[in-house]
Amino acid sequence: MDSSPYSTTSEIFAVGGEDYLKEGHTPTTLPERQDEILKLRRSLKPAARGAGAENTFLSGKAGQGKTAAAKAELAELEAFADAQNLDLTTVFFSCEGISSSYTLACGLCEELGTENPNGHPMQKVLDHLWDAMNEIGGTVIIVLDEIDNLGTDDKILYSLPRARDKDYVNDDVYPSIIGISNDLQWRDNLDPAAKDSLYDDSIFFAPYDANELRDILSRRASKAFRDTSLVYETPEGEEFEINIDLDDDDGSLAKAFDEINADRTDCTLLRIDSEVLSDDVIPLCAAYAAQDKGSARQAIKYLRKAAAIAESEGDARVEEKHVRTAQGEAERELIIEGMEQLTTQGHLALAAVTILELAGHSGIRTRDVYDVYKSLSDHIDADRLAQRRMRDHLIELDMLSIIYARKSASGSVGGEAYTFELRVEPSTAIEVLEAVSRFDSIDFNELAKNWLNEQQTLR
Ligand SMILES: Nc1ncnc2c1ncn2[C@@H]1O[C@H](COP(=O)(O)OP(=O)(O)OP(=O)(O)O)[C@@H](O)[C@H]1O
Repeated sequence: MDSSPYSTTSEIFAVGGEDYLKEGHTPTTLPERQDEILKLRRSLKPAARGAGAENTFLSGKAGQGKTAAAKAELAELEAFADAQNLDLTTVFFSCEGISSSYTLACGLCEELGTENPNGHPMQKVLDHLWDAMNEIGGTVIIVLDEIDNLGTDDKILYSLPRARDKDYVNDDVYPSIIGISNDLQWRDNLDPAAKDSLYDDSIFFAPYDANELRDILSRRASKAFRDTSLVYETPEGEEFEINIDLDDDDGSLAKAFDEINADRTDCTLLRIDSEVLSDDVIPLCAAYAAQDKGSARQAIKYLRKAAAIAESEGDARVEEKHVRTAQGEAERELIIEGMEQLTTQGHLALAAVTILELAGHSGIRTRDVYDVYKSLSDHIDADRLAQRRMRDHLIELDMLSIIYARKSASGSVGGEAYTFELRVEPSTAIEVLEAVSRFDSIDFNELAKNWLNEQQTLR
């Protein structure tokens, strides 16, 4: 068994620590979001008094802790409701893949513990939903994560918050919605009536800066890694160290503060001391993520990947070089994801550039891409766009960081001239394109060879 590449132990990760760097882990406190959480608390307070919470909209880009903040604060409210015997129900519902009020209403019925009324007319489905709420009674807070998936089909967003006023539900039922969205424009495009009824309060989550990301990563790292502790300072200037032992507790920092009788909100995180992370690892992960989108998810991903790379290379410490490799890999994954989501025309433009690169062509111009694009679009029987419109797709590929589009110095009459270059290896682009069913019959190497032969014949 000694020769196995697998091991039951790790020199880097604490036992059970890796979970703290995974998406599934929900933090109980988010000090960087104290202001946003206080605003949310204000919206939820009426629920603690047995009435309805305010309808609230949480917005901000991906990875800003909107979902985590909502979960943490609702858990707090639920604990209070339990202790006070309040009639309160919270439902957390992800709208991923849900593009209509109808599907959402069906999903909510199921979530509220009744049968899914799928197949019935919309009115019947809504009646089902009101019945389900009447059955439950009391305050019902429905959190709709990724609410923008609904697009403009906002019927339910109009009806649900008004269900009480309109007597759809009994007098003892107080429904409200907390909507969460990454799409800052979505709300503006809603019907004004739905917009008005949905949002009493709106809370914006601005991107994290490098210091905030460093603190978030440090807290996660103190649980995820071996021999890693946090050093805090009290308002009186006294330093103290916190060691989380996952064998002994649930990884919550609150317990550690309780034990030394300190109020966490008064203390400042000074640094992290670690035997397995070199000093620059966390600042570098934080800086990379802050430069890009300021996303905590992205920062955590860099740290997780860097540690996994160090581990797989047999290193006992995570170093700057591992973070750099992790960042490169993560960026490549993002590019691949962007490629997969392109339209057919985007795929055609990408395929044309790929074939030219495969043939060793450098300084690829729009005209060259268009020649290959034309034969490819005929080959897969797709609409053939005019050269200018195809160029727009190339520029979009540049905006998605899939290719580089450089304005060429030569310029041209009647518009700007560009040269194009892939940002990934041609083999990576081919792998993505070959998985697109319309491109099944395309042999990229063969086409590249043909193109090369043609050029040689023309010379
Ligand atoms: N202040 C924070 N402290 C600790 N972890 C955080 C913090 N903010 C975000 N995270 C973590 O970052 C990841 C992304 O956060 P979250 O899912 O809440 O983002 P979001 O704003 O809802 O974005 P999305 O809409 O893309 O899900 C999660 O793993 C979350 O636990």
